[in-house]
This record gives sequence, structure tokens and C-alpha cells, in this order.
Amino acid sequence: MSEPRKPIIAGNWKMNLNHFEAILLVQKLAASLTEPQLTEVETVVIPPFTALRSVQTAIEGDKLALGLGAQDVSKHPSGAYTGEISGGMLAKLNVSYVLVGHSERREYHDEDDVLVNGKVKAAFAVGLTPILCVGEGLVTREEGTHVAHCTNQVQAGLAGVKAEHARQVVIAYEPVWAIGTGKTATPEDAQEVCKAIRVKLAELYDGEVAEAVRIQYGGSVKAANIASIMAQPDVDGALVGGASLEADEFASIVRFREHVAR
Ligand SMILES: O=C(CO)COP(=O)(O)O
Repeated sequence: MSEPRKPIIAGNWKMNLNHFEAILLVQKLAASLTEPQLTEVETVVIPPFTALRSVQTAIEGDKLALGLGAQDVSKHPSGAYTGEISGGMLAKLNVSYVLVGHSERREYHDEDDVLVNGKVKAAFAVGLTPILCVGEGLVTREEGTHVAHCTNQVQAGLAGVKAEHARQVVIAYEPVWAIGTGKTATPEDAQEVCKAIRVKLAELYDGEVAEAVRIQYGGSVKAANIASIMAQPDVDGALVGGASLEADEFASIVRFREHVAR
């Protein structure tokens, strides 16, 4: 029997909060959650680069059971790449996770599957865990090709990644039409794609890798809908945008086990 997958709830703060505001949010969040709540469900905050150092200091200073993630990583290890941030720099800040291929980077920064794959490899090369983001736009959803679209993105993102690394990856399924729109995919929609991703992982690697990988849902997650999303067998967590900027709301999402699924 494989180990049960530990739920992982991550707050992607996107381009919000300066480093002072970031510390305040982390302190409020820590005050709203007990240590067992924070460890039972792996809880990760993903601030902008400029707040990483302050948030890391707050987490370590107060010994908070919070994980730290970054929103992007360069595919290059170091050198003359103005504006880029390397995986090594992030690892030195005790960052554990890095978002790769978020739909906002694919859409507004022209990131394609080849670049996303380079970033996944750059993350693993320095011991960071990539959160590989996949998801379809509205047109693809309406055409009914969303499952193949997402599983193809997973395959491309993991091209050339060995099983020992692939089993550690976190995959975030975020339908683009549900991000920041208030439109959440139904729990069944989330399950359909998350399950197909697991089947694809079994094809690409094996059943053991497929069972180990944690798959998150993202897109207008809030306290009111988290329980029914987490009740799906192939959904192991959530990647939360807007609602992660409010300490009480995000804390309530982390405490999803106390909610009744609707
Ligand atoms: O993109 C997201 C998280 O990465 C989802 O954002 P919202 O929760 O604001 O819809």
C-alpha cells in the first residue's frame, strides 16, 4: 500500500503586497491556525520575489510551520540574464516550492512548454519542488478537448524528468476560465482532469509515481467551496489566488476538514 498523500494548500499572492504587508499577512495567518492544523495540511505561502526574504525571516524567527514558495524561476543556473532569479538564489532563502508555467506566465509572458520544461528541470537541479501548473482556456473547454490539453501540458512539462524527481512534483490544475473570475469548476470537473493527469503519470512513469504525486485544483477557491473540491479522490490540495490574501479566509480554507462539503 502506498502512503496517503498529504494535502497541500498553497497561497499564490501573485503581484500583491510589499514586504511590510507580506509580514503582516504571515503573522495574521499564523495567529489564525494552530500548529497541528498547519502541519496536518501542508500550508505554503508564495509571495512575490521582493517579499521572500522578509517572509522567510518571519517564518524562521517565529518557527512557523509554513512552507515557502516562489512564483517563478529562471531556466538558467546563473550568469548574464538580467532580471532573472535563479533556483540557487531561491534555495538559499529556504524556498521549497516554485510555481512553474502558471497560466498568467504562459499568457502574458509567452512561456511555452519547452521553457516550462526547462524551468522544471532547473528547479529539480537545486532541490526545489516545482508546482507545475496546467489548465485550459475557455475555447478549449467549450471544444471539449480540455483533458487532452492538460495531460499534454503535463507530459511536455515533465519531458526528460526521471521518475525519482517526477514522484516529488506537485501539479496544479487551474482552468484559465476559473481564475479570478469567481467561476469555479465543479468538483466533478476538477476530478475529471486531476484523475486523467494521474492516469497520464502512470503511463509516463508507473503506478507508484502516479499515486505519489499530489495534484492541486486552482481557480476561485474559497472557504465556501474548498470542502467539496477536496472531497474528490484525485484532488490533493488547492492553489489559491485572491482568497489567500485574506488571512481569515485562507486559514478557513486550510481548515477545510471542519467544513461540510456542499
Ligand atoms: O491563479 C490562481 C492561483 O494560482 C487562482 O487564482 P484565484 O484563486 O484568484 O482564482
